This record gives sequence, structure tokens and C-alpha cells, in this order.
Amino acid sequence: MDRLRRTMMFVPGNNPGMVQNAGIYGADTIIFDLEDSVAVTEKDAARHLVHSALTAIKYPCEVAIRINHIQTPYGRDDLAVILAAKPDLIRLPKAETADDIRAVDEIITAAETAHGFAPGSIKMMAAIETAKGLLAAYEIATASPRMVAIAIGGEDFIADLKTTRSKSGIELQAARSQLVLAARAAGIQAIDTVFSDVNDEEGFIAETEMVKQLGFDGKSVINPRQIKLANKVFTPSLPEIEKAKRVLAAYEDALARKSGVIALDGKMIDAPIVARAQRTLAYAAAAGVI
Ligand SMILES: CC(=O)SCCNC(=O)CCNC(=O)[C@H](O)C(C)(C)COP(=O)(O)OP(=O)(O)OC[C@H]1O[C@@H](n2cnc3c(N)ncnc32)[C@H](O)[C@@H]1OP(=O)(O)O
Ligand SMILES: O=C([O-])CC(=O)C(=O)O
Ligand SMILES: [Mg+2]
Repeated sequence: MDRLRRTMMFVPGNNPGMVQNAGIYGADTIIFDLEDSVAVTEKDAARHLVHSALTAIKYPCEVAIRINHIQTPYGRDDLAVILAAKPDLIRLPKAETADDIRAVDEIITAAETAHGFAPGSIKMMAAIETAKGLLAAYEIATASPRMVAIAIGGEDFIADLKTTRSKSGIELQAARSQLVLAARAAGIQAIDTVFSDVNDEEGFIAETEMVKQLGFDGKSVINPRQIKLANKVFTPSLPEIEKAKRVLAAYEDALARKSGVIALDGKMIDAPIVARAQRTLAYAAAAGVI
């Protein structure tokens, strides 16, 4: 079972108060941002603030850094400073090619050797934020064994599509499904984009339920108030857990009786249903609800 990434919370890397307290809100992952929430004049200060925090604070969750794209004037400097503090995960934004991933991978490999970190211990994920990136999503997802997830960066993606963001999300529907397909084909996780109206709780829950149904494993969030809501959507409910236990019990009973056909409440249970029940229980155990 992969590590849970139900919520990945962006934290502007130049805000000392937010950086210090980022671990207390229950996100599965915090993402210290060096990219679009940090002004060009603050890039240097932000990467040093985040480096100090990583060195001084033991966060109770996975810690990721969103670096600037490797082809900007900031990406390589971000990595040079940040990798020395051994983050768990590097998130590359606006990924468009497998070469983008390989370039970052090579720098991480050199840093692991230089600092004596275990080879492969620093993971990677990429955000797909352009049409070109989406068309290369599978190549991006499989470009390095460090890759654990791909995400959709909806704000930039919609700008690239030359449309606007609507309440229904129709403009992102095809891209979201394509991203899940690429992630599943690559055997890694799929993470949905941010929901920017932090006061619209109902809209946030509706969008999160919709992307869970599409197959996403988690959501990027921008505010502590969104964490509990998304964690709940991505955690199996008690009725789902009970149902999964009954499916597995019926399956084991049938195996013991050497019976080929299994039924529960009048419905046939076959291999995909058993696999789904096992996944539900593994998820529930990882989330600490059983
Ligand atoms: C398209 C993209 O690239 S998205 C990614 C880049 N964007 C970001 O990283 C934005 C991150 N989010 C934020 O900066 C803020 O949540 C905002 C501006 C959206 C809203 O700010 P506020 O209205 O102040 O939020 P709110 O009142 O809910 O804050 C409550 C507390 O949570 C803290 N908080 C809010 N957002 C965050 C965050 N993302 N990370 C850590 N702490 C946070 C606040 O500092 C405040 O702490 P306090 O009670 O100790 O003072
Ligand atoms: O990756 C994200 O979810 C946030 C982001 O940069 C975008 O939407 O452009
Ligand atoms: Mg973006």
C-alpha cells in the first residue's frame, strides 16, 4: 500500500509563521512552495527559510518542496539549497517532458551521493499544468523510479487551454480523467488540483467527492480548513469498511468450502470486488480508522 496522500497542503515558502506551524493541521503532506506563491524578489529568502525549517523542525507528516521549473533561473538553486536538508519529496511544477523529470532526478542522485543519503530516498512527483504536459503524462510518470505521483495544476492548465474555471469543472473533466489513466498505467498516485475559494465548504466537498469518484487518491489544498474535509472524503466510511469485511469473510468462507461461486446479499462477488475490498481495508488501516 502506498503512503496516504489524501491532502497535500501548499504553504508559501516565504511566510515564517505558516512554515513553522504547517505540521499541526493534519495534512498527509505539506508542500513548501518556492514557485508561484513566492515573488521573484523573495525566491532567495524563501529557499533559505525553508531549508532552516527542514533542519530545525521535525514535522509529523511527509514534507515536499515545490521547486521552480528546472528551466527557470531559480530551479537549480532551489535544489542546491533544499536537497542538503533532505526533504521527503520534490514536486516539479509545469512538467512537460520526461527530460524535465530526468534532469531533476540526476541532480537529486548527485546530492544523495554528496550528502551520504540512501540512494533513491528522496522521492519525486510532477504537476501537469499544460496541454503539452498532459499529452506526455505517462512518459513523465514513468521517467524515474523516484516518481510517486502526478498531479493536475488546474489554474495554469485552464489558462493554457484558454478557458476559465467554472463551478461544474467541465473544462477540466477530460484532463482529470486522462491524468488518472496515466497515473494508474504507471502504477503511481493521482492528485487533484487546488480549490481556491477557501470559504466555499460545500463546493470544496462536492469537487473532492467528484474527483475521488474519477479515481484520484488525494487533493492539493491551500488552507488548513480544507484538510479535514478532504481527508474525510478520501477515508473509507464505516459502512464501506463493514461491507469490505463482509465481502472478504464471504470470500474466505467460499475458499474454505472450495466453492467457485460466491454471493453476498444476492450479488455475485468476483475477483475485482475482492481486490476492491482489500484496498478499502488497507486504506482504512493506513488512515488509522481500523
Ligand atoms: C495556483 C497555485 O499555485 S496554489 C499554491 C500556491 N498558493 C498558496 O500556497 C496559498 C496558500 N494559502 C494561503 O496563503 C492562505 O490560506 C490564503 C491566503 C488562501 C487564505 O488566508 P487566510 O484567510 O489568512 O486563512 P485563514 O484565516 O483560514 O488562516 C487560518 C490560520 O491558518 C494559517 N494558514 C492559512 N493558510 C495556510 C497554509 N497554506 N499553510 C499554513 N498555514 C496556513 C494562517 O496563518 C492562520 O494561522 P493563525 O490562526 O495562526 O493566524
Ligand atoms: O498544482 C496545483 O494544484 C496548483 C497550481 O499550481 C495550479 O493550479 O496551477
Ligand atoms: Mg500552477
